[in-house]
Amino acid sequence: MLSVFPQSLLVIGSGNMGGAMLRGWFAQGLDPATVTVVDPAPRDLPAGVRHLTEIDPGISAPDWLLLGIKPQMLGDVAPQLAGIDLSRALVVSMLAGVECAGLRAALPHARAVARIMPNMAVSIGQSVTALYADGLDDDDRAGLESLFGMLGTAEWLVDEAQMHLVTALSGSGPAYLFRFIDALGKAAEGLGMPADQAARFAMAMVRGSAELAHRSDESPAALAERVASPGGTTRAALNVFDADAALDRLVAEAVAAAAKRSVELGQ
Ligand SMILES: NC(=O)C1=CN([C@@H]2O[C@H](COP(=O)(O)OP(=O)(O)OC[C@H]3O[C@@H](n4cnc5c(N)ncnc54)[C@H](OP(=O)(O)O)[C@@H]3O)[C@@H](O)[C@H]2O)C=CC1
Ligand SMILES: O=C(O)[C@@H]1CCC=N1
Repeated sequence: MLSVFPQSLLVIGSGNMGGAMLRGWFAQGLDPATVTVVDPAPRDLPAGVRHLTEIDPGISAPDWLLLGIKPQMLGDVAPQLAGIDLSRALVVSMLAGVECAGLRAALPHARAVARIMPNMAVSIGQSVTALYADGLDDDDRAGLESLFGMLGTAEWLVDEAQMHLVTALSGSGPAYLFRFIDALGKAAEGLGMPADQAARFAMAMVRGSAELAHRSDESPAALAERVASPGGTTRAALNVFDADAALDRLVAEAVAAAAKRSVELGQ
């Protein structure tokens, strides 16, 4: 069977996100012998992966270069990559905020560049990953779709500026939901429920509700109305969310702050 994986993959930065992505691909059959990881202290690399703690000029020309460092590190790392043959390489960057033009300027010897914005659910194959590139050939586009389709769903953006918004929505989004689950548990605990039981109920409720919303033909807003019996408990709570559009305003402010930070990280 023809492999959809690149024949040689160089990963620079295998932390929370790069590491989760690699684990997902290894589980789907990526051959460790085709992978070189540069990271001071990566976790859970399978046997057979070539591991380097820093960029070595002896690294051979990769087909894919996956950038998994923090955006703030690009200025340090790019000059170290100047001696690596990237004439065959598609550079795939997960760096928040850094545009294709910035990647091309930092790595002018790379064959092509593309951007992705995944989220932490890559580790269970349920990320939604945004893809963006300009002027990429069909083979590269198909390769990106295949590899990120394996980790959940993958969808192209047509306007690079939308990457900031996707980052603020689905890239950072898992953290918003984790905090909401935490706040729910704490609220019930504050009202007298045992902490561990409150946390368990909050988690189970969110899991079931997310799956229900996913499977439903109705919008999340419509489903909320179905939970709220007239004059009942849910309405009492939703009235708190809705007073002065408090929840909508808070979430809009948070998402705008994340998008603004994404713009800043690219500068
Ligand atoms: N976390 C997330 O949910 C998401 C992250 N991203 C993007 O992924 C990227 C990484 O984020 P995240 O995984 O959270 O961050 P991490 O800090 O967990 O990962 C970055 C990794 O790069 C390593 N590193 C630092 N310097 C170098 C270097 N010179 N050469 C090689 N490796 C190096 C770090 O090692 P050390 O810790 O020892 O410094 C670390 O293991 C960012 O650009 C972010 O925008 C995108 C979407 C979601
Ligand atoms: O917080 C960050 O900057 C990265 C990008 C999206 C999620 N984590």
